[in-house]
Amino acid sequence: MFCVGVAMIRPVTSTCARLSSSYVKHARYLFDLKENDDICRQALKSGSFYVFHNLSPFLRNTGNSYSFPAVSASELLRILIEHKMNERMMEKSVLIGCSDSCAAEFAIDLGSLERSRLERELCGKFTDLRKAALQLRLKDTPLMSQAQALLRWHESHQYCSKTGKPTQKNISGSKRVCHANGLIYYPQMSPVIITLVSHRKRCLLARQDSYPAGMYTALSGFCDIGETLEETVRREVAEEVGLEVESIRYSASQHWPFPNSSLMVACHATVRQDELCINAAEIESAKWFSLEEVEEALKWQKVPPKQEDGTVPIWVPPKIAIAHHLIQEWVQEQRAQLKHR
Ligand SMILES: NC(=O)c1ccc[n+]([C@@H]2O[C@H](COP(=O)([O-])OP(=O)(O)OC[C@H]3O[C@@H](n4cnc5c(N)ncnc54)[C@H](O)[C@@H]3O)[C@@H](O)[C@H]2O)c1
Ligand SMILES: [Mg+2]
Repeated sequence: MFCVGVAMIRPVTSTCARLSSSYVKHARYLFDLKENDDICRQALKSGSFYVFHNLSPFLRNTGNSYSFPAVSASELLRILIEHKMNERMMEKSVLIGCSDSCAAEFAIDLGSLERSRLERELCGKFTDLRKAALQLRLKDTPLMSQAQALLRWHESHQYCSKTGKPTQKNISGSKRVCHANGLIYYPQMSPVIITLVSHRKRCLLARQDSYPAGMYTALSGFCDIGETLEETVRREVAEEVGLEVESIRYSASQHWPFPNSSLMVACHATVRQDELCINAAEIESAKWFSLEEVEEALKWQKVPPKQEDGTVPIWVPPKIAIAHHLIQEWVQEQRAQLKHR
C-alpha cells in the first residue's frame, strides 16, 4: 500500500517489486496520476488544492511572511457548494505534484466565483503572480509558478489549432486532446538561454529599456527553432552586444513563468575581446563590471531608492531569478581566484 485513497485502483507502473527508493516510488506514483484518469479522479477526493482567481495565486499573510496555502478536498467541495457551483468543477483542477506521503496536489482556478467573498472565507488575498513571487518564501515560489503556468496553458489551449474544435483535458491536466482528429497537445515551455559573459576579471551586465530603473542583468534570448543551446548562446551574445563567444559552461536551469513559461538555461561564457557594439533594438545599455561593482550591486535586496541626483544605483535581479544565481556564482569564483593568488 503506498497511497491514501487509491488502494482500489491498480496502478500502471507501481506494481514493480523492490521499489526501495522513496524518490522512485514518488516519481512512479506521479506518473500513474498523470497518465491514469481513474487513479487521478480518485486522488481528487483526498488531495489538496492550491487556489487561484483568474490566474492570481491565493496568499495568506502569516505575520512576517506570506504562505501559499492549500485547501483540502472537503473544504474545496464545501466552497463550491456554498457558491452554488457544480461539484464536478473539481475536475477543472490540474495536477502539480504529490507530497512525500503521496497525497496528490492540485491547482484550481476559481475565477468564476466571487473574489472578495472567497478572500474573506479563506482569510487571505489573491495576488498578482509577479508581486506574489517577491512576497513568498523562496522555497515556495517554484510550486506556485508551476501551478500558474499549467493553469494558464490550459486556459489558452481550449481549442484545436487545426480543427477549431474544443480540446478536452485529461483528469491530471498533463495534456489536452482534440477528439475530432485525435491530436494531442502537451503543455509547452520555450527554451531560453541566459548567459553571464566575462572577459578576464570583469563580467558583462546589460539592461533593456523595459527593465526597472537601475536594474542590470545577464544577456538572455529565446532559442530559435532548430538551434542547439550552444548556438543560441553564441548568436544572442553576437546579436545583442557584438561579441564572439570563446567558451561556454553550463550552470543551472529554472522554470520562469513570466510572461509565458520558459525553461531558462543558465551558462557562463567567455569572449575573445571586450569591445562592445550594442544592438539598440534589443539592449538599452551594456557595461563591463568589476568584482567590487558587482558586489555593490548585489547588496540591494529590493529596488534601491533614487539618489540625490535623481539616478537609481545599479542593482541586479532578486534571488528568485536565475540571473541572480549566475551573478553570485561568478562573484564566488572571482573571490576564490583572488584567495589563491
Ligand atoms: N529568470 C531570469 O533570471 C531571467 C532573466 C532575463 C530574462 N528572463 C526571461 O527570458 C525571456 C527572454 O528574454 P529576452 O527578452 O532577453 O529575449 P530575446 O532577446 O529573445 O527577445 C525577446 C523577443 O524574442 C522574440 N521571441 C522569440 N521566441 C519567442 C517566444 N517563444 N516567446 C516570446 N518571444 C519570443 C520576440 O520577438 C520577443 O520580443 C523572457 O521571458 C524574460 O522574462 C528571465
Ligand atoms: Mg535578449
